[in-house]
Amino acid sequence: MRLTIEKYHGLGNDYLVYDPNKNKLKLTPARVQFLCNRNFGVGADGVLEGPVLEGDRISMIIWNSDGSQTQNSGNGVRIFGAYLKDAGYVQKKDFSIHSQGGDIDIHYLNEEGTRLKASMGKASFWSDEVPVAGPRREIINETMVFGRIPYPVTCLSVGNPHLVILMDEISKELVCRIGKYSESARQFPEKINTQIMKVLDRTHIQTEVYERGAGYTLASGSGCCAAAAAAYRLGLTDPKMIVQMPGGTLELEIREDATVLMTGDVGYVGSIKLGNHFTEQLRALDK
Ligand SMILES: N[C@@H](CCC[C@H](N)C(=O)O)C(=O)O
Repeated sequence: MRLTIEKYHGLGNDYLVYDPNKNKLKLTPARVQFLCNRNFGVGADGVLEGPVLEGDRISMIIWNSDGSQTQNSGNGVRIFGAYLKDAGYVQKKDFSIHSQGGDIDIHYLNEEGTRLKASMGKASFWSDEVPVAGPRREIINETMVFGRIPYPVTCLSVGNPHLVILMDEISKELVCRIGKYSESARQFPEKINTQIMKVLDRTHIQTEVYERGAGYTLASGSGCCAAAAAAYRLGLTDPKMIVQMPGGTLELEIREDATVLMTGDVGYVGSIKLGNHFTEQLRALDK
């Protein structure tokens, strides 16, 4: 039976939805890498495997394009919410999706299910929760050196690990130059997503991201959550703000209990039936 994959994007951060209820081939890191390969595969920043249905619980597994798994994905949860509606798994306007980072509450903001609000959990700046090596402390503007250059770094978890660096000017080149050092720096035992952030005013910030396990992407939902939480904690913004990335914008709200609310759109690209030869190549990658 041919494998069928649905392709979506969140602000240009593109994902393949692989539904195990329709595709019997089990995903492995090597198969995810091959599917995400933009030259020999379908091409994507990651894969969302699910829904895994256990009673009333709807779970998904979030894969990065390098074949690693992660606890959370902001664009991923909105995309998965759109898929669940498109595929007829969900009819309600409010429900939860479970991933390795915990439960994410989702609310559809339109009939089509293409604009969604997600409660991304609580931001934590505590080193043992990000994690960051060294004594337990909150990591706010701590000097860290990447590529022999010192930066004022704020680290936090929004289910997955992020670092945020405030800068006067940001660019793709700059975030890639930092990210290639920071992603796997020794102080991050689970690696880390890297954001550089420019504060435009108290209700607008701009970011560029170099993702753990995916490299440069046009947008990161969890990265936006991290940047917004950091900007608010640093006293640079109001609790509600717009985050601008090369791929588009998200609306963010930081609640007093540090819960992060994210609102944004999702785009549906289309359904892809994998060819027999490609499927055989995938099947041969069984590790
Ligand atoms: N693009 C995603 C982030 C995906 C996970 C991240 N690369 C990680 O490994 O934590 C998003 O929209 O949040």
